This record gives sequence, C-alpha cells and structure tokens, in this order.
Amino acid sequence: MEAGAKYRVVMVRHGESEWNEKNLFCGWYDADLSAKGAEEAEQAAKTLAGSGYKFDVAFTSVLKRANKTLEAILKGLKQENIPVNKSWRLNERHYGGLTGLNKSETAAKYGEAQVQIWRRSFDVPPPPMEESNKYYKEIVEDPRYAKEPTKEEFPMFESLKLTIARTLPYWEGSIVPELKAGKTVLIAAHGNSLRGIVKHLDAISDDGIMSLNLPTGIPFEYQLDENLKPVVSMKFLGDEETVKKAMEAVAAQGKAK
Ligand SMILES: O=C(OP(=O)(O)O)[C@H](O)COP(=O)(O)O
Repeated sequence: MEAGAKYRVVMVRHGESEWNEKNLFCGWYDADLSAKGAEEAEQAAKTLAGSGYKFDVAFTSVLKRANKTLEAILKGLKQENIPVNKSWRLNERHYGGLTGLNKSETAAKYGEAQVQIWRRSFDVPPPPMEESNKYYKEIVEDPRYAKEPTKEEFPMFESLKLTIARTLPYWEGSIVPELKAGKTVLIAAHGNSLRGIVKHLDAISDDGIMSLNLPTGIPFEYQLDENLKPVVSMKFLGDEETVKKAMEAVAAQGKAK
C-alpha cells in the first residue's frame, strides 16, 4: 500500500447486463448479465488475479447482475470461500417510472437535457413507479424483499441523493467496521449505488458528481488512511484508454441518436 494508507477496498460495477445492452433504464429490475457482461466479469477476475489481490470479505446488492459478477470474480480468483454479504442497500438506484424505458427513445421524446437531468442530477428524482407499471408487482412482491426494506423504506423512485441516504448507512455500519478490522474488501454493485460511495469518499460536490460515469466490469481501488480519507482514489485496474472509452460510452447512452 501507499505511504499513509491503512485500508484497501476494491469496487466494481457489475458486467454489462441484458438491459444495459438494450439501453434500458434498469434500476431494481433484476436483469441478468449479457454474454459480454459475463466476459467482463471474468476479465476483471483475471486482472485482479494478475495483480495478486486477496480479499477477506465481499459485499454486493441483492440483484443478480451484481451477484453473478461477484461470483465470477471470486471464482476466477479462487477465493469463493470468503464471506459474502448481500444488501438491498447496495442495489442500483430505483429508476421509478423510467424503469424499462429505452434511454435513447426517452431522449427523443423528452429531450436529451431532460434525460441527462433524470440520469445524473443529484437530487431531481425520476417520476415514481405507479402500480400500473409493468414491473411494479415483480419488484414490490419479490420475496427477496420480504424482510427488508420495510414498506416505509421501499422506494418507488430514487434520485442519487435518496440512493446515498440508504447506501451510506450500510457503508458506515457494515463495510467500514470490516475495513477497520484490517480486512481487504471487495464490493460488486451498480453504477449509481457506487457513485454514491465514491461521492462520499472523495467528497465530490453535488455538481461534480454529475459528470462521473462508471464503466461496467472494470474494478477500481481505494486506499484509505486511518480517517478513511483516500490516499489512492478510484484507481481503475484496466488500461487508461479502455476505461476512458467505456466511461464515454456510458455517458452517451442518453443521446437521442
Ligand atoms: O440499472 C442501472 O444501472 P446498473 O446497470 O449499474 O445496475 C441503470 O439503468 C444505469 O443507468 P444510468 O447510467 O442511466 O444511470
């Protein structure tokens, strides 16, 4: 580790999902990995193995695109036996009434500026998911949410701000204690739940976070000092050009075409 660094955490957005591939707003819909996404997860494992990473504990959401990414990484690393903690608090932000809509078609209908606000503004939420929504029942009645979130906590839409409000308590209450116990942590989650954690760690402003687009399947590392301040910040474990292109591609998903 770098001088002054005490804790190490690697995060990864899941590999491309079938709904990323189709350019649909996904949120809490439980899309599977695409073939490319599964490959990305395997490649992430190779990269981490090549650099000798050894994890003590892992965290992920309750959505299969993140779970499968984590499984593939741990398998590739031959570290399947470490404890894995799953929480809805690491789920992707709930995309409300946009869930299932195509991003380009939505931009053609409402304008790219509006779609950019829905995708990246800090505190403007998408419209809520109504009971009449095609995906409402599938999400709300999913047995994996039987215990939590509570009815009051269960979102019908989330801005990044609201996402952070339910993700950060998990970071503080479940992940930080493991770091403080000296464990190396791996987190496999989602574009926006991870943007929330990154915003917190790097103290990025509400405006500044708008331009951060996380690529799928490329792990990135933080090394933190004893006060959990970054000594190494968002260091992507992939070549710079690939990372840059992948980030630009995510940003371009909201174009009308
Ligand atoms: O479900 C989603 O994120 P995920 O693919 O990281 O789980 C969103 O559709 C990501 O979309 P965005 O990049 O427009 O915020």
